Amino acid sequence: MKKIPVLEIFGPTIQGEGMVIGQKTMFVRTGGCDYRCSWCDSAFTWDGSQKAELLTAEEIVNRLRETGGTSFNHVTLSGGNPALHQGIEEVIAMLKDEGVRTAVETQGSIWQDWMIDIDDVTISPKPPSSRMKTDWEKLDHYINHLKDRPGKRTSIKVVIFDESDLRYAEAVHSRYPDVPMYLQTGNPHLDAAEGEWLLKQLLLNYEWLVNQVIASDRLNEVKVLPQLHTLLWGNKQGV
Ligand SMILES: C[S@@+](CC[C@H](N)C(=O)[O-])C[C@H]1O[C@@H](n2cnc3c(N)ncnc32)[C@H](O)[C@@H]1O
Ligand SMILES: Nc1nc2[nH]cc(C(=O)O)c2c(=O)[nH]1
Ligand code: SF4
Ligand SMILES: [Mg+2]
Repeated sequence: MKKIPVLEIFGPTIQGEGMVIGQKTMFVRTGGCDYRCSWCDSAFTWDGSQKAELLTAEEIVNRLRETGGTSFNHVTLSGGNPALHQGIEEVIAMLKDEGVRTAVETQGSIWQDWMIDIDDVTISPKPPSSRMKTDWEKLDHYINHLKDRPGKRTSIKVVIFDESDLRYAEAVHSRYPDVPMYLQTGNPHLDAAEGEWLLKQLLLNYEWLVNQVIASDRLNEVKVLPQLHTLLWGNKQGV
């Protein structure tokens, strides 16, 4: 069995973002990313500050059961970019055998055939504030492969920090009008302690984003969300 670098396994918690928001889920966070977003809230997956553990699919599933017992039916793969790794198809198949649904969070830069088997795929292309560049042809290919999967869901989620990010989101939405689109509050306060100050800032940012979407005639079908887990637990890791 192939080994997959795993940074952390945690849950059950709630999915705090996007299309699956509020869903009770476990998380498997893989190590390594092909991007370096300026505001990455999970930079510990790629900046060398934390070490990944190499685990087989069987070890990952065992660890999920040790951590979550029987209190989950849904597992979210995130990172880093989980799409850097082969061998994840074995994790998906083993979970499917146990009746557990799967989700993935990826930026849509690297294709893996196992994407097709994931129940809830969230593709999160990166706006200008991240300082990353979108390869539109690659993204077209990605989204075309995932669009029509009976019984499975695909969505796009763009994190918004400023007005140029909003213009980027409008362009993404116009390019893929049939794919459900979520806009998410950016959290610029990655070093802030949990508490009323952070909560207030995040809600103000959310209110700003809602008002921007209300004002845009190019964003009439999007859903606007905060990061629920940051509202509840601030910048804490593993929740
Ligand atoms: C940490 S990433 C891991 C998965 C994948 N690399 C990606 O970016 O989609 C998970 C999600 O968190 C979002 N995210 C990262 N940093 C954030 C921040 N500071 N504020 C809000 N969302 C953030 C990303 O845009 C992505 O949608
Ligand atoms: N509760 C919770 N929801 C999340 N949604 C996306 C996350 C991520 O870091 O990928 C995340 C996370 O780390 N925790
Ligand atoms: S693509 Fe995702 S994990 Fe990678 S740097 Fe950007 S936000 Fe972080
Ligand atoms: Mg996160």
